[in-house]
Amino acid sequence: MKEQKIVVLPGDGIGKEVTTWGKKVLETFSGKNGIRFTFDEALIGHTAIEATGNPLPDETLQKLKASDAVLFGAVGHPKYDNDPSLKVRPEQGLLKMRKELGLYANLRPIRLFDELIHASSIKPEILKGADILFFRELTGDVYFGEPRERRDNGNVAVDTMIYSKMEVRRIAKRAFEAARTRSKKLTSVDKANVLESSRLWREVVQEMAKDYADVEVEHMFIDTAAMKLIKDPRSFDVVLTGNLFGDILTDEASQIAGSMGMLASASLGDQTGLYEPIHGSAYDISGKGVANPLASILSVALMLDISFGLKAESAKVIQAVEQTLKEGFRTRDIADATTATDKIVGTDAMGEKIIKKL
Ligand SMILES: NC(=O)c1ccc[n+]([C@@H]2O[C@H](COP(=O)([O-])OP(=O)(O)OC[C@H]3O[C@@H](n4cnc5c(N)ncnc54)[C@H](O)[C@@H]3O)[C@@H](O)[C@H]2O)c1
Ligand SMILES: CC(C)[C@H](C(=O)O)[C@@H](O)C(=O)O
Ligand SMILES: [Mg+2]
Repeated sequence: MKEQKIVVLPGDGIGKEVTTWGKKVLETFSGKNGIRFTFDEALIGHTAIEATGNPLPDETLQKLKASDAVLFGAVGHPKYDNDPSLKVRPEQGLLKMRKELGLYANLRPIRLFDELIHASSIKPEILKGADILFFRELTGDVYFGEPRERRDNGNVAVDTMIYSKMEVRRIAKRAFEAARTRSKKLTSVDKANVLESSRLWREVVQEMAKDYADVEVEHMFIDTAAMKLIKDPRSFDVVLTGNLFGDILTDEASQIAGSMGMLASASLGDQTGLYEPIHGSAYDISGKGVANPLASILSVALMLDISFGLKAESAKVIQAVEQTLKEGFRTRDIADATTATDKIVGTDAMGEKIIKKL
């Protein structure tokens, strides 16, 4: 039996509540198909700052580097959101983790379950059949560019938007390869009409397109993409974009799937894979038992498939989600106000419905 080490990082707020269910899903598959999962938990974010003063303690980093996969919840706390002057911040833990583990490719599938077509604020006839796979670059861009500093006695602030050809090439390669297995259409999103780093981005994608003659490549400006995503979501299939644009566009795209609570992601590089919902710590609902655990559960479906090659098990998780939604069970965020048949459940009841079907 092959042992696979999973590090679980619940983090802050609803991160803890939803990760419990992601982990339980993994446990149901442990010991089957020749793979046994072992679990280790570690600190990150506000919780880690409170315990150690560091948002990503060395002990956590060492465990992550030795892991086969990571199940992450979320970080963030209103204390820091409300006080921009604080120097040590939960999000630094997440960013450092992505950088240290070399997780440059963030895959964010936008899967609209038919049952949730009315949960979205977009008209059903615009939405039906929407299915998008985002490739968000995750370790470059203005998130990491230097210099980043205050100048002029703190009166001026600088961040640096920067990309190298190598960084664009490696994420673009993954997106092109994925496009080949899907509808052979790739939309690369940038702001090349203004930004030098975007012109480099476009240049690299154009060069690479010659090697992928079977893939139709479209270049789109970020502002247009933000508009078209809502106007005509079905016109997108694989979307390739940078760190900042990808962050914003995928929160927008979560509304195609009905809720932030539905969006899973995989962050990949050359070492371990990290799986997490795209949402944050959501302190507005934390501790109330109402958070949607499906993004964490669907992140585990990605883990089973991508990190462990357990395709049938991954499909089983997705089917369990689909079936539970068909039965009418909804957490608050995906409930349809116009339908009396929705059965509103909390985090744990939703999690249990899924586990029973595995
Ligand atoms: N990957 C991460 O760890 C991550 C991602 C985004 C934001 N954050 C952090 O989280 C904190 C809160 O940020 P925010 O409020 O802007 O974004 P958020 O994603 O935490 O919440 C946005 C909205 O979506 C709702 N929501 C999110 N996840 C949900 C779920 N599973 N079920 C039901 N509803 C859900 C929330 O209630 C809220 O109304 C901030 O400190 C931010 O920095 C962390
Ligand atoms: C919390 C924050 C640093 C993070 C990001 O901007 O990447 C989050 O919004 C995400 O989408 O994972
Ligand atoms: Mg985000």
